[in-house]
Amino acid sequence: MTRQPLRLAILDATRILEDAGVPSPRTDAELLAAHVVGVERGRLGLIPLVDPDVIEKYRGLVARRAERIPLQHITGVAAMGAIDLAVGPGVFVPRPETELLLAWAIAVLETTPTRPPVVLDLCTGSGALALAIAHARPDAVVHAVELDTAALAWARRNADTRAAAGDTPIVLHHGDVTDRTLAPELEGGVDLIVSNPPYIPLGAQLDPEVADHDPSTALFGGADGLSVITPMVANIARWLRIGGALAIEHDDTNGTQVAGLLRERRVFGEVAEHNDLAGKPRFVVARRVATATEAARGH
Ligand SMILES: C[S@@+](CC[C@H](N)C(=O)[O-])C[C@H]1O[C@@H](n2cnc3c(N)ncnc32)[C@H](O)[C@@H]1O
Repeated sequence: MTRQPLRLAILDATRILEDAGVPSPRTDAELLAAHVVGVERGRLGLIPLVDPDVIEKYRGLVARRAERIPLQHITGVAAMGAIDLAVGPGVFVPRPETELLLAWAIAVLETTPTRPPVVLDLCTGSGALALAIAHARPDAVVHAVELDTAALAWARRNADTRAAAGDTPIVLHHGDVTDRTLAPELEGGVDLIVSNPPYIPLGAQLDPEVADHDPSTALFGGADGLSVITPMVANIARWLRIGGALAIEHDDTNGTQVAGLLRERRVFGEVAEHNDLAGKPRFVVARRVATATEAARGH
């Protein structure tokens, strides 16, 4: 049994993935190799030779990636902040685009005076934002809402894994974030709301990894990308404590519209638009402010 050079297998894989149109062939070839060998990507250089059965397994995974199956469905893992989430068919793969929203949310909690701070993640999918926040802030009470039962099952699985690892358990709700009767117990009591809802306008051109593998309920927000965001904003006003903060991720074509939806309601102030790691308009933040009537009542 002759051991074989891993470096050559990675070069072959890069070429195969490039020919298949995978956007980041070298990165994916290395990440799949790291997955098969069981090391961090940066440590691949320490493994010059591997057994033939490892090469065979690696080629199998590369062939699946060449079919444009998402890398994270093959490895079974996606990252958000400091945690890993289990992902696969039936749930949206968390994206790096959401990392700056997460960082903003964790920074907001640093200045939130309420103890314990109450956080709500709307459209939680795998539980990515809720669980990353619960990991960063063990003192927070974190709620998360998801409509789709398949996605909710992934969120439950990830929540159980994180709780077993010692994170504070989160509270999962099965429901529709546009439902005006959802979670009445949270009304006026939430310090921070985060949401990465479905927001792609119908008809947008998508890579096969997205179009064929992310659930369509996770992707599309009607013709304008705002069909979930618009009614969700009314609920956010209901749940947020006065002074509480919110962040909503959106399509890169919709920053002005989402900011406008918030600015047109008297209950929101400090509306600001933020870009993602790629410099594209990606999320809007705001605070729940007291209306004149609420201020007169001493809120
Ligand atoms: C873009 S994915 C984001 C998932 C997760 N927040 C993340 O960043 O990885 C949107 C999620 O919202 C869920 N969803 C869609 N419409 C919803 C609704 N009306 N109420 C609650 N969840 C909804 C989808 O099932 C999907 O899991």
